[in-house]
Amino acid sequence: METFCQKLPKIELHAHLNGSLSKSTLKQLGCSEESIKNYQETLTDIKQVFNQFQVAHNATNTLENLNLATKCVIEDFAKDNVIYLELRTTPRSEKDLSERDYIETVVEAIRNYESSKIIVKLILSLDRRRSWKEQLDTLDNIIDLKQKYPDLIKGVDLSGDPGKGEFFKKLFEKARDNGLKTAIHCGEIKNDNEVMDILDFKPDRIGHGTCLHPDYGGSEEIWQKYQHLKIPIECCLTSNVVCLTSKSYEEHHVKELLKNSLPFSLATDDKGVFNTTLSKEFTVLGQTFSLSKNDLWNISRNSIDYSFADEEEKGFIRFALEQWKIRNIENYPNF
Ligand SMILES: CNc1ncnc2c1ncn2[C@@H]1O[C@H](COP(=O)(O)O)[C@@H](O)[C@H]1O
Ligand SMILES: [Zn+2]
Repeated sequence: METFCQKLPKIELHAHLNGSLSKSTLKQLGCSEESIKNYQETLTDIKQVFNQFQVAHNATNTLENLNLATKCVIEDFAKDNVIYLELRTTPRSEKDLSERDYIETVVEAIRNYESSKIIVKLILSLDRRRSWKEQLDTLDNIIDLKQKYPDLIKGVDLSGDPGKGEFFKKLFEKARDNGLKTAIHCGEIKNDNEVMDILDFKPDRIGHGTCLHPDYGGSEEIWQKYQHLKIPIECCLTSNVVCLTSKSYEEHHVKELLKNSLPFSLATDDKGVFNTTLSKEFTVLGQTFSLSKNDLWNISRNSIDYSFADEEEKGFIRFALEQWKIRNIENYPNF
């Protein structure tokens, strides 16, 4: 199963740049042994996880390091046979780095990575902990730079500590009105009013969607509404289990999505912090819920339908997966 999941061409739709830095990348960026050591070792719950991102942020606070970090993360995903990656990151200003410089540096790093092995798109994040004005200023930068890089800047995310700040619907309506897709962290922790507000907005995708079903901290009303909307969910199994927002893999809410044939993709969220890979996420899902190799291939193939790629790119990725299946059906019994 592990080899199959590693070789399987995969689509990653929920990966935060600074949470995806591997230990070797942090070392290349000049991080101290001490800070690298506790990067993955001291995770107790979602609060502790949010402390870890500062390690990565300290390492990517210059143009050069941000450029190198972006290339290393793309390389990591390409080596894991991810053939389509929507990388997301929160524009931030540093000493000698404006938010616009931040965005353009990540865009240029993606452009310079040009490779036939992987297609990379960019989603830019609004941090929910920031004020309305700060998020609006960031959104205006994103809208402006989307005009300059329409092939790369595809969407806006809402992320940040789900226990702080809020979802400003008007900002995401403005993003949508300006041609940006929306992928919103929703129901990562219990927050029924906000979840209903986000579902009313109908984002293109939902991140986590942990607390939707009544058995997982949601409510009957939310679950009914969600089942009607069928918004694809980016499922981050290891992230949820490490953050304790899911009790275990066996009791992960993805069980309800599988049971009700609801649309979802598998994602790593922060492969560096959670010491995982997309291949591992597929392996865990397959082993935990006794899925066949064909089930896993279908999950990967369907993910491109939920992506922000254009129709031609989607066709290319579907073809690549179909061809891989034809070439490999003999190599794996009961594929
Ligand atoms: C674990 N669950 C999560 N829930 C919500 N937001 C998260 C997250 N994991 C990461 N982020 C968001 O991504 C940022 C780091 O990458 P970038 O600096 O944007 O590249 C974190 O600061 C947080 O805002
Ligand atoms: Zn996330």
